Amino acid sequence: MIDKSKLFSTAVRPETAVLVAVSTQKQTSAKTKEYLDELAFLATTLGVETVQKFTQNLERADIKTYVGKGKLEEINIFVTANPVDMIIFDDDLSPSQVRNLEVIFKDIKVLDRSLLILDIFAMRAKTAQSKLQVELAQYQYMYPRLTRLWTHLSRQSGAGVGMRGPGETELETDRRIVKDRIAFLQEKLEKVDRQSMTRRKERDRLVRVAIVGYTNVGKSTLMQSLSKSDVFAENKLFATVDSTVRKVNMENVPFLLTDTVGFIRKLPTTLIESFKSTLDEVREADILVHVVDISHESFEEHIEVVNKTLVDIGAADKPTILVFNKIDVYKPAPQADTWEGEEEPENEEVTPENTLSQLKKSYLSHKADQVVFISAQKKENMEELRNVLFSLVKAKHFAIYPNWLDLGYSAIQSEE
Ligand SMILES: Nc1nc2c(ncn2[C@@H]2O[C@H](COP(=O)(O)OP(=O)(O)OP(=O)(O)O)[C@@H](O)[C@H]2O)c(=O)[nH]1
Ligand SMILES: [Mg+2]
Repeated sequence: MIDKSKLFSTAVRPETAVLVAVSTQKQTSAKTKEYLDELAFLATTLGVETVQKFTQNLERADIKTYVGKGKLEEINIFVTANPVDMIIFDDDLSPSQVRNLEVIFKDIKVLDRSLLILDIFAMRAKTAQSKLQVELAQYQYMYPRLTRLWTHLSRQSGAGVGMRGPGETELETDRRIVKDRIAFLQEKLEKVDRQSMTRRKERDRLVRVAIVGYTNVGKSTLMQSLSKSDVFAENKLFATVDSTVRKVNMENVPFLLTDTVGFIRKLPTTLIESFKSTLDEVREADILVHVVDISHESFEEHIEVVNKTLVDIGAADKPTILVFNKIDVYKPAPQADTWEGEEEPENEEVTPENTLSQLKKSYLSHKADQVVFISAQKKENMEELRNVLFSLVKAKHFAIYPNWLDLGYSAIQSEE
């Protein structure tokens, strides 16, 4: 039989979006610009092209319509004159904001950051567990917004961004059925969670190391290099949604290494809720490897977001190695020569050869007890990371197995 969907798919033009954000007293316009870049990147990950960005300075977002009247008018003129499929708002919209905006923008989809992230997760989820987790999060997100979203969705023909949600049949039903669905999914997920908990318990009591960090910082690339496995890495946000566990041997001491889902600003709370069990891998880890993309202009904020998320899921206060990755593409910020405690002469040029030594002398090396600068991709300074990681793993391992025979290198070499 001919697969009709294939016949159509090539002709479809990429969906287009305009992005909207507000700058407030809490959020400077520089930050807003950055958030919008990130939002555009999220859209790109879904194949959606950003054609225009709108921002407005407000004391705080408008309760009724997120931005003010004048800005709405401006956006409306633009989307009427240009082919625009959706308007994406950088913050979560309340049910009533969605309602009001949909009245104003009629045939254009109204989305927010959470819905976009949920969509990406839906696209990436591979295991039964993560699929259930995402579906549950989608329903929970949708539930309070249901009345409008409903008519909105039933008007849509076919799928598209923001539509990757639960199938149409469910959408034709009423709130109560959605509520039942949520209960059903919760129950099913509990069962799956129990199974995976048993599985985790059955694993040998090996030292567990979890790689955590903001999305797209290079966690999977590092995992690959540390475990020599083939883990999916891509320059897209949330390439990894399911966690991957590998058993690694370093000098005859085995441990488990987990690659996890990345964190991001404004991660939908329903997602964190639903992903609790996936995040158990992080919570139950003995050691964390916190990866940071040092080449990203907001890496300091990324560190804070990750630390805060770790606190939220109850995984703070573990021995942690702070790994600054991507030093191969690192360019010091203009104010870099005001680094505290810098011992270098002021105008020394930063070259690939001295980046590492400069970074080691910078304030960044005091950001945590254990700090290592690497390039996971170019395999720069991996030896130091291995050593630091191994000494932590070893200490933990011998605390669990005081009688473990340390056979040293010989055993490993004969294995290879
Ligand atoms: N230049 C450079 N690029 C890197 C380095 N490490 C990773 N990358 C690139 O950064 C992008 C993201 O890498 P991933 O390993 O998928 O990042 P991740 O943290 O697993 O991302 P998510 O799973 O999406 O959260 C990919 O394009 C990698 O090739 C590095 O050391 N240097
Ligand atoms: Mg990944």
